[in-house]
Amino acid sequence: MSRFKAVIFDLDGVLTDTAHYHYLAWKRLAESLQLPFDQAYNEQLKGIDRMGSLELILAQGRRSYTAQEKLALAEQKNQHYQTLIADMTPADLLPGAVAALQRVRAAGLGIALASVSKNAATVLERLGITGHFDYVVDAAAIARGKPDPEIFLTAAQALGVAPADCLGVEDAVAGVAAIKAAGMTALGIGHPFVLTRADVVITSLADFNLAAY
Ligand SMILES: O=P(O)(O)OC[C@H]1O[C@@H](O)[C@H](O)[C@@H](O)[C@@H]1O
Repeated sequence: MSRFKAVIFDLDGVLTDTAHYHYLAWKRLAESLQLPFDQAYNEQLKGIDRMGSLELILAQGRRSYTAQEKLALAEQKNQHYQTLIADMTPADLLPGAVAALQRVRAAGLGIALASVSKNAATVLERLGITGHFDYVVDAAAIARGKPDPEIFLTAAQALGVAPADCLGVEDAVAGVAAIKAAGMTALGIGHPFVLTRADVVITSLADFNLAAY
């Protein structure tokens, strides 16, 4: 039994560890520009779309970049990222990810994916989990990225479920903020001292217990 009618999952860092690959790709780009970048700074980028993340990295330096230069840098980062995910397979699913999707389905709830990544569809295919979702809402379907609630509200609308009846699952501060701004319950994956606005925080989906939220 669950008090929810739908669960909306983030992808990167929740279902698979692509959050680490995004970090490595940004780090490589930042180093090529001689800009400081580390894990702590990367926390701010989690859940933020590609151009928004680039702006935050470039803000650490003094020089300004034209719109064309920014597009080229974002493309460079994406090439680093695509190299890192080239050999991804279902073995790259995080522990508990498929079991969580199966439990939500078995409980009769709707399931959506809400990821601002333009690579989301490719990653889902490589992981072999596309068929688990009723709807996939990605960067192409929204105008404003997280922490704006648009992506979660779009997913709830597609599922035909009121936001208050949705559980959102996120590993990023910006993602949890988007879930809360959408009026949903937020399940954080990570550390309570980072995901301070989440209603419940668990270490990984291996601890997912739908009836408890
Ligand atoms: O560059 P992509 O694949 O469109 O991804 C955009 C963003 O997607 C989010 O899901 C990640 O948390 C961010 O780290 C990433 O920057």
